[in-house]
Amino acid sequence: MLLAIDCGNTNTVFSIWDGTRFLATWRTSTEHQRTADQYYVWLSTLMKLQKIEADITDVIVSSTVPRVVFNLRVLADRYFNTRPMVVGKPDCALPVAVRVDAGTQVGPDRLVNTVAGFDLHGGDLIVVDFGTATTFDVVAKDGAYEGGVIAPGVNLSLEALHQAAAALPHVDISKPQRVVGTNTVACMQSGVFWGYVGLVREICARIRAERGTPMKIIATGGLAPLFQQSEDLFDHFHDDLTMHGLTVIHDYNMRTA
Ligand SMILES: Nc1ncnc2c1ncn2[C@@H]1O[C@H](COP(=O)(O)OP(=O)(O)O)[C@@H](O)[C@H]1O
Ligand SMILES: CC(C)(COP(=O)(O)O)[C@@H](O)C(=O)NCCC(=O)O
Ligand SMILES: [K+]
Repeated sequence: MLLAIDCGNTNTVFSIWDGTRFLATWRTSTEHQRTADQYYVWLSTLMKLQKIEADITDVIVSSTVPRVVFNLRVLADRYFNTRPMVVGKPDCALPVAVRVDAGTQVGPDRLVNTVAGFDLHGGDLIVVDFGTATTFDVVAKDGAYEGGVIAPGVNLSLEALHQAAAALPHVDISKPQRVVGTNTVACMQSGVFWGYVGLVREICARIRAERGTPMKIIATGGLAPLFQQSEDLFDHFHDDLTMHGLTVIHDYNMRTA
């Protein structure tokens, strides 16, 4: 079975894939100090608790934080006796082309999202991922990654207000009832929520205009459903888009090896 690991700047997600479905998915905070032994204690405890009897033979990793990859490699080697595939490394092939400026290190999560979006919906897509940063990935007709947009994440924007202004509290995002806030928290939520609705609409409209072609908008990330609620921003939402992409890339490498 395959252990797929998606490490973002905030959270790291582990999923076990049996070839047809995910048996379980667990989430931990991303900390580069965490050792292979710590990962294994955490993972094996959860597997026992949920009575998951998985014989893990393969590991694939996508990490936006380069420093955590070392310990994840040790985890794969020491506890699963396998060399992990690491997205973005030369020995991990991608089923799609990457057409960006020479020397650009595209975030592996964006490449994985591109592969997943193309597998599920074909080409001409904009994939929006609401992570630490909000990324827009442009997927060409043939599935190639052709660049995109990076914007500050929703929680990062709220946190930046709190950090920089003495009188602004820590606030969680939610959809405000009204645009005009009558207290500080409501004002901040309004700025970020409606500002974000505008950001997503404007960026997608401009991408479509720049490329002169209709493009489907695919969304992923924990905060996407909040924006989808009443605003018609996306054509499709997939909770596990990145995980799906990791299974496709793993499969591709097994078949072409
Ligand atoms: N379902 C959710 N509801 C509210 N906040 C969420 C949810 N899922 C993730 N978040 C928050 O969204 C931000 C991005 O999280 P995540 O998508 O895990 O980022 P990354 O992939 O960059 O690690 C974090 O601040 C996280 O706490
Ligand atoms: C843009 C990102 C920080 C998003 O990371 P995330 O929010 O998933 O943690 C990551 O994809 C990254 O570090 N990219 C490198 C630069 C690039 O993609 O062009
Ligand atoms: K992500």
